[in-house]
Amino acid sequence: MDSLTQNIALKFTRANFVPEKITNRDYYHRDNLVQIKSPTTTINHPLTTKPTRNTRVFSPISLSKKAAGPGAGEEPELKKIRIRDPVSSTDMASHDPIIKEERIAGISSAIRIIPDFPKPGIMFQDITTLLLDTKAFKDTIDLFVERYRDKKIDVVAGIEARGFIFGPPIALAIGAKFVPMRKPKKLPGEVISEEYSLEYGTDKIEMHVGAVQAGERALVVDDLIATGGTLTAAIRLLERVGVEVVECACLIELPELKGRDRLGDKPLFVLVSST
Ligand SMILES: O=P(O)(O)OC[C@H]1O[C@H](OP(=O)(O)OP(=O)(O)O)[C@H](O)[C@@H]1O
Ligand SMILES: Nc1ncnc2[nH]cnc12
Repeated sequence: MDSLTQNIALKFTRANFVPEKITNRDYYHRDNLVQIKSPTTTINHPLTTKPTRNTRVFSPISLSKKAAGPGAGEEPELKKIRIRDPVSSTDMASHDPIIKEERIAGISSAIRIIPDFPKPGIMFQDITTLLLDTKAFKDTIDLFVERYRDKKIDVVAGIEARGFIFGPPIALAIGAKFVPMRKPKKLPGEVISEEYSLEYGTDKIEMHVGAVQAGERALVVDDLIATGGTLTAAIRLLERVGVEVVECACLIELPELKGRDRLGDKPLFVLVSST
């Protein structure tokens, strides 16, 4: 590190680290730190930081070779690497349980409950108010993305209708394809379908043939789990064609309806439990 860089090196804490405000940045690994250089500052951050697409990295091995060799003391040559996700303040927040709790509290309070809709006795969980709250909506997507971005998910399967709101941004952020699971007679191509039981009668969901391949890893996304009938049908549909359903993710669970039990061993991740 040259003396100018050394002079402006900055010690920092998570609280005062605001990655978005650093421009023209270079990142590289030095021992157990990532060093972020801008024209005016250099920040050393623990390696938990995610580098960006423009990150240039050298390994501690090439560093120590350089230190012992003829070019010792000089800045090593930086090489470009391919990085999936940009650094954001969310990456910092994702490791902080208090910030996580605060985000979940904000999400929970942004969901409106409408009694007796669509029929008497139902406490309807209305997520449209959450969509009006840009922070709560973004926090919702971020929390799912934080959980799934390193889980090698190939497919996000979203259930009509409200799974179509949350599924696509998650899929885009984790680099997975999005597959809609629709109500009957909505999809134009050849479909496979799965029937499931409701409180009274039955319903069906459908998926396009060829949308998924055997061996792919899927995440099933919906806004809410009540009796678990819809998610169970979605899992069956995917498993019938050889897809591995890694987990189901919902914004809201109504635990009194015991939908989780109906999923058996299949993991279910929810942000908010509503009684
Ligand atoms: O766990 P379950 O008992 O199966 O219920 C959960 C499902 O019910 C709701 O959808 P709904 O069937 O009301 O359809 P919509 O999203 O098209 O309104 C909800 O969005 C889930 O998809
Ligand atoms: N209480 C509820 N609120 C919103 N969607 C639902 N789907 C099933 N039960 C629901």
